[in-house]
Amino acid sequence: MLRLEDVGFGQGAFALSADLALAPGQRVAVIGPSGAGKSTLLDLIAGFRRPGRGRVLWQGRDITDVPPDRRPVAMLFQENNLFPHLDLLRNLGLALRPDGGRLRASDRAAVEAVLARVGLEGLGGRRPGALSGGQQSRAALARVLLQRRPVLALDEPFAALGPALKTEMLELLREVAEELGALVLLVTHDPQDARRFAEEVVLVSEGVAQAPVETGVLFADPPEALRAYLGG
Ligand SMILES: Nc1ncnc2c1ncn2[C@@H]1O[C@H](COP(=O)(O)OP(=O)(O)OP(=O)(O)O)[C@@H](O)[C@H]1O
Repeated sequence: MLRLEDVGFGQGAFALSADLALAPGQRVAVIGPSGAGKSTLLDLIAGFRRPGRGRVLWQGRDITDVPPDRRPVAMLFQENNLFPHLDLLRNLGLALRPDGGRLRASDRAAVEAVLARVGLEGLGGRRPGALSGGQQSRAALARVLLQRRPVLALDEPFAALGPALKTEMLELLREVAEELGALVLLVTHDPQDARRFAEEVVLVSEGVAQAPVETGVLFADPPEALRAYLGG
C-alpha cells in the first residue's frame, strides 16, 4: 500500500491534509479545482515536498525522508520530461545509468526494446525537439518502463495533446502500468479521463485530499465538492 498517514502540508495561506491508502496496481485519478493541491499531493508522494506532519509509507516502509530518486515513484510532468540536448537513447539511458555513465550494449538493447514497445522503433538517435508531441509522450512512457518503479505519478501528462491522441496515450499508459503492475496516480482536469481510465478517484478540495472512492460510485452520486467542480 501507498499510505499517507495523517499528512499535513502548509505553505503560506495554503494547507493540504491527507489520510489515505492506495493499493498497488490501482489506477487512480486525482481531480479537483485549480489550486486545490493536486500537484502538491503528487510532490509529497514523489518526495519533491516534505510534509509538515505525518508520514508517507510504501509497503509499510517509512519513505517520508527518502529523496525522490530513491523513492519507488516515477514522475511524469506535462512537459520537459526529456533533456532537449540529448537524443532518446541517452535520455532513456539515464533511467538505467542515472550517473550518465557509458551505456553498455545490453543497456542500448533495453532502450531500443522499450522504444519499439511504445511505437518509436529506430528513433533512438532523435532529440526530443525532432519529435511530435505525441512521440515525446511515448518517449516519456518508455522511460517510465525502463525505470520499473511500482508507483507512477503523472501530473496532467497529456493535457497538451488533442483528444484522439490523449485517448491513445491513456490506453498506452494503462498497458505500461499493467506490465509494471504499477499503482498509477493521474492528475487530470478532465472528468472523462477519470471515468475512462481510473478505477478510483481521489478528490482534492478545500484543503483535503480525500480517501479514494470507486469511480463509478463517485460519479453516480457526486458529493457537493465534485458537483461544484463539474459545474452543476
Ligand atoms: N512555489 C509556490 N509558492 C507559493 N505557493 C505555491 C507554490 N506552488 C503552488 N503554490 C500554491 O499552492 C496551492 C496548491 O497548488 P497546486 O499546484 O498543488 O494545485 P493544483 O490543484 O495542482 O492546481 P492546478 O490544477 O491549477 O494545477 C495553490 O494555492 C498555489 O497557489
